[in-house]
Amino acid sequence: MPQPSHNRSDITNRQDIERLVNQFYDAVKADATIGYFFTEAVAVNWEKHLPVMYAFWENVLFHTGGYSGNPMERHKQLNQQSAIEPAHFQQWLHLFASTVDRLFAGENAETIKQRAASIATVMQLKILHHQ
Ligand code: HEM
Repeated sequence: MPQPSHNRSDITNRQDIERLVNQFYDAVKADATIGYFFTEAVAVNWEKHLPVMYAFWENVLFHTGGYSGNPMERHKQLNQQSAIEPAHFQQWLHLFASTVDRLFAGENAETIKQRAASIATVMQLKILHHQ
C-alpha cells in the first residue's frame, strides 16, 4: 500500500530518478510474469543498463538530453527473440506505476506514469505492425 501522499514528495532530481529506476527493476527481476525477459531472454548487464535507464527517464521528465538510444528498435528485436504480449506490457506498467506510487506523489510522479503508458502504447503498436 502506498503511504499517505503527505509522507511522499515529488520526483525532483536525478537522485529520485535513480531510486525509482533501481526499485522498479528490483520488482521487475522478481516478477513471475516478465522477470524472464531480463534474466533469460536477455542476460541484462545491469551495470550498463541502469545508467542508460536513469538517462532515459531523466530526459523524459526533465529534458536533459542525456539519452540517445532507440528503444522502439530494441524492443522490436527483443519481441522477435521472445514475444512480448499485451499482458506483459500491462504487468510492466503495473509495476512501474506501483513503484512510482510507493515512493513519490505529485505532478512529476503523475507525468512519469502517463509518459510510461503512452510510450508503452506506441511500443506495442510498433511491435504489432512490425514497423
Ligand atoms: C513488457 C514490456 C517490456 C519488456 C519485457 C522490456 C524489456 C527490455 C529489455 C530486455 C531491454 C534490454 C536491456 C539490455 O539491453 O540489456 C530493454 C531496454 C529498454 N527498455 Fe524495455 N521492456 C519493456 C517495456 C518498456 C517500456 C514500456 C519502456 C518505456 C516506457 C521501456 C524502455 C526501455 C529502454 C529506454 C531501454 C534501453 C534501450 C537502449 O539500450 O537504449 N521498456 N527493455
